Amino acid sequence: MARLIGMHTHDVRFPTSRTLDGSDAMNPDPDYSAAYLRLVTDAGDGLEGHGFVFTIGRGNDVQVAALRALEGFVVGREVEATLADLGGVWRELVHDSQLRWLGPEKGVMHMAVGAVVNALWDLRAKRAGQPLWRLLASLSPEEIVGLVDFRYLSDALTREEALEILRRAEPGRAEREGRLLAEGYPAYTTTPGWLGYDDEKLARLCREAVVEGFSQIKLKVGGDLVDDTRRLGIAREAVGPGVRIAVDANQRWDVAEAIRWIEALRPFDLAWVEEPTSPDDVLGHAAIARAVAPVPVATGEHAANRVVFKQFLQAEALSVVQLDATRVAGVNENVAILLLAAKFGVRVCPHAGGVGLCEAVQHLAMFDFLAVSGSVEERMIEFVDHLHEHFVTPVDVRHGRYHPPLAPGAGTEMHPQSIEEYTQTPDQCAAG
Ligand SMILES: C[C@H](O)[C@@H](O)[C@@H](O)[C@H](O)C(=O)O
Repeated sequence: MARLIGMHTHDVRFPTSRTLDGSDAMNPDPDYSAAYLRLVTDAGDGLEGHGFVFTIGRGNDVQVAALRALEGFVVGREVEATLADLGGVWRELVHDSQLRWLGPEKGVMHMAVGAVVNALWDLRAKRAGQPLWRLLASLSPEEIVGLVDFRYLSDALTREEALEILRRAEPGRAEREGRLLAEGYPAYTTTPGWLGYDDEKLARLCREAVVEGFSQIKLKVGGDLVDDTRRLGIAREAVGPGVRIAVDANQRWDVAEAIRWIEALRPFDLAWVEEPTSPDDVLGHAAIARAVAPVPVATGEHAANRVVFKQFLQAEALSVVQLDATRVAGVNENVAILLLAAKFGVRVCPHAGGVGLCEAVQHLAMFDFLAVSGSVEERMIEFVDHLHEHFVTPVDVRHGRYHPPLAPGAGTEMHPQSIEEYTQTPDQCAAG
């Protein structure tokens, strides 16, 4: 009977100078980092489960400490039984009567649980010899709802309604898988849009995005309105009228300011405005959404859990759900969020600007297409072109589309050399 015998954590940081990224209005020096974990078993098959939380710089210390606090939950467990009941394991971790005091269901502890849950899914998918998207899509509707905790959701989504959504998507799954394999899943790119880039680089990267086949780009805004207006003008001219341009304020504004700023940028035909204000402010987003309609409001990369998504949907405060692979409590909670979005008929365009987020989140979007919404209409996964080389299964983005990974696992595994080279020692961390 194989057991989980080790949970190893690593403080992995890529200095800004090593990325191709620039800054956004709230994160001028993004030292992209990962609080990373490896689950080791004594099964003798050499397979490990890998998971991580995307953080920035100093924040990684805190996140790594939270991961370490979960070691006792994992080590010693029987592998088969644990992986066969990931719904039960999720509930046990999320509702732990002592750790939930640090949330509940939000912040570093919740994200640490997410990393453990994702690592367990990575291990389960590797043992099944399947990429995660296909493993999830092969589960029956009953097995899928068994992964979801409907506590606090049932006023908006019941287990029966979720089953109905999943059953409705059953016919045509095989045909959709064929399409996914042949055509890939649509992507948009944030690569041109960072605030740190000069006008010449912005224009060049916009033109390159069009050549590479993207039909939507995203620009960071919110630093200075004069700059934003000039940069949007440059971008619009470079991409032409046929390519959509979304803007992302990374939580920069208060509600009234957001409305004024978006009004000023409206002539550029915005595909959406993202994170206009605090990610916790459901009613503020609803006010912004009403005022700037028909410009869609997008958010979710900092939404703490499924309950927050439920409220955003109930309040009609967003029209694009931007779930993130490592913000909430892992695959299970993201399945709940996909089901909520399907219930409310709102499109999902996952967030992926960070380390390894593209690699991880594509599995959820592809699963959604096969087994939940059954649609890629107006849906896109974010793409940012950096740090993919550190992952064992880097994303395959061509002609503006993600081509599905076929390697077993959840896409979360970093190369051992990258872990070793970029893991910080406590001395390096203290030196800053
Ligand atoms: C610091 C990060 O790159 C963020 O700017 C990024 O996640 C961003 O919000 C995005 O939407 O990609």
